[in-house]
Amino acid sequence: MNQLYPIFLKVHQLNILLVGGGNVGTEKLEFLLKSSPKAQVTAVSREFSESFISLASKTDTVTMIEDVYHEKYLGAKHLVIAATDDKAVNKQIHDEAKDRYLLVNVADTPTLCDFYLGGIVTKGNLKVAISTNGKSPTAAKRLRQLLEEVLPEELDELLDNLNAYRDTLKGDFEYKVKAMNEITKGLVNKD
Ligand SMILES: C[C@@]1(CC(=O)O)c2cc3[nH]c(cc4nc(cc5[nH]c(cc(n2)[C@H]1CCC(=O)O)[C@@](C)(CC(=O)O)[C@@H]5CCC(=O)O)C(CC(=O)O)=C4CCC(=O)O)c(CCC(=O)O)c3CC(=O)O
Ligand SMILES: NC(=O)C1=CN([C@@H]2O[C@H](COP(=O)(O)OP(=O)(O)OC[C@H]3O[C@@H](n4cnc5c(N)ncnc54)[C@H](O)[C@@H]3O)[C@@H](O)[C@H]2O)C=CC1
Repeated sequence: MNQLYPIFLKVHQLNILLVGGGNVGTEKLEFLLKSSPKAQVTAVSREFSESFISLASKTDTVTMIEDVYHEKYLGAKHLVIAATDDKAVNKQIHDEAKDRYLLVNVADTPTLCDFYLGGIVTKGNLKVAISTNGKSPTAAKRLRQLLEEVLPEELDELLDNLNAYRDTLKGDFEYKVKAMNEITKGLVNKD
């Protein structure tokens, strides 16, 4: 059983440290920005690949620092992602982040992760996150692609309409719960 608890982070108001600007660093940044274009990211790497630089340069919320990792970069950060190709450095980042009670992801070592990055589907206001408990990231990718295709674009319109209806409801909490459940019945009714 997958015991991970998903939360939806407002990464535009959290500071993320990403260490390592190679293939994996680029992939992590790409999915982060795809879902959260204004994610606040400080990227530290001995060197950055061309694709990392071109991706990071597209937004002003990503800062690149060409340097080897140092503990000082953990200052004023909420989340840390270690994506260097040096296992010892990744472990050091993990240990120093844990000393500060920061949440840390070590891309190449699931056992050193406090959280995993998941497959993510966004349709306007709707967001679905997928995890395979680290068993098969590729399966998470395929499921993401499948859901991106089958979830209709109209879902966002539906959410807007439901929100407008919700705002018209006058009455106590119990009344609102009843009304919202009634009007959304058709979403799960198979007949
Ligand atoms: C545990 C986790 C930790 C974390 O990184 O957060 C992790 C770990 C590892 N990934 C590895 C490999 C690959 N990862 C991908 C792709 C993705 N990986 C993602 C998440 C996660 N990857 C977390 C678990 C999520 C879950 O619970 O399911 C996704 C969903 C999200 C994202 O990256 O943002 C994103 C798809 C996004 C999308 O398309 O929607 C591909 C496929 C591809 O790139 O096409 C491959 C190559 C094929 C293969 O190996 O499967 C390796 C082996 C490295 C090696 O061999 O050295 C490890 C390490 C290990 O497992 O030991
Ligand atoms: N979680 C995932 O989705 C995946 C994880 N991996 C693993 O991730 C690791 C990284 O792989 P790649 O990105 O392909 O390697 P890469 O060689 O493309 O990138 C590594 C980056 O780390 C930087 N770096 C190395 N030492 C550093 C230090 N001390 N301080 C700061 N930056 C430093 C390098 O300059 C380089 O930019 C590998 O261990 C690989 O097995 C690989 C594929 C997928």
